[in-house]
Amino acid sequence: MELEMNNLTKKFGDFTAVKQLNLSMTRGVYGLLGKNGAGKTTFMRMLCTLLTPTEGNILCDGRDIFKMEGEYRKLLGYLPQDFGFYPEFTVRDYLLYIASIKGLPPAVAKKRTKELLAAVGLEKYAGRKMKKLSGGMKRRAGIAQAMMNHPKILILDEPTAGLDPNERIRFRNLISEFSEDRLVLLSTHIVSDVEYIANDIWLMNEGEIVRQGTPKQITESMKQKVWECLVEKRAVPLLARQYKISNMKADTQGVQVRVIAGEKPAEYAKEAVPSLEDAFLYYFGEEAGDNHGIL
Ligand SMILES: Nc1ncnc2c1ncn2[C@@H]1O[C@H](COP(=O)(O)OP(=O)(O)OP(=O)(O)O)[C@@H](O)[C@H]1O
Repeated sequence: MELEMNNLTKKFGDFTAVKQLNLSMTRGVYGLLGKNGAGKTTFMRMLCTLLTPTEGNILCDGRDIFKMEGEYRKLLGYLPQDFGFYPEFTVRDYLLYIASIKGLPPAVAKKRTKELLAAVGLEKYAGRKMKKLSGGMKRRAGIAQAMMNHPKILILDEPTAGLDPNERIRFRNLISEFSEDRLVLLSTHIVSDVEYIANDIWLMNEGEIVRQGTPKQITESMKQKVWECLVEKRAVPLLARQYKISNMKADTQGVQVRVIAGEKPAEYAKEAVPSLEDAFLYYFGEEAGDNHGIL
């Protein structure tokens, strides 16, 4: 299975939210990372045929997805950012209802619902009404409904919003297992969500993919851009005016500062091993000199 995007563009009036994307996806996990407003949701909604592109196309094994209609939707599972749920339904009934919409026979629906409740850790809450779930639990019910029909293409818009650290780990394991022979695209602004499970990471900014690669390739592209140095506390504001600061830690001898810079920021600075978090800051962080640049 291959999804291919050619010159994919979406405009809202004069504003271009997604700009001429040329990408392809096969199997595995693709992590779409970007700040608020980067164009992630717009891009994903086009992939789910909920928005029509202004220009360009999306092909599934060579066929235009907008012409495949029901056939494409059978392949697809989608968790929207704000998914509509049925407040008076119990979690179990909600999932059974989704199963019926997706055409699963009742016995299969029952079995699949049970499996999914266990997979997302909602077994204990199966009888609880959707409106009584916490934000993270609703998200987990949303992930379960998206996986109901064993979709070949799974698109998850910010699946980890509201999940606690244990749930994030559970989610990562679930997706890793699920993606073995499928295609999963997930958007997030949390680097650690994709650092370990994504085969390919796409960094999106202002409607464009500004960098694409495996986590290793992306961190390797940060060589000689991440530095650490110990400075006196009073030297920190000057450093922050000149460079992006990714981390600071005060100790008795001063402040240990992690700096993102294309040049050695100080004579005594040492090159540090770059992380994906550093890359995120390099591409999306506030400019040096902006107060928000000091994390
Ligand atoms: N229907 C619309 N009409 C006009 N502008 C829109 C519309 N939908 C999205 N936009 C604009 O397109 C840009 C991209 O929005 P989008 O929701 O795709 O970003 P995002 O990366 O998903 O952001 P977030 O992480 O906040 O969800 C934003 O500037 C947004 O205001």
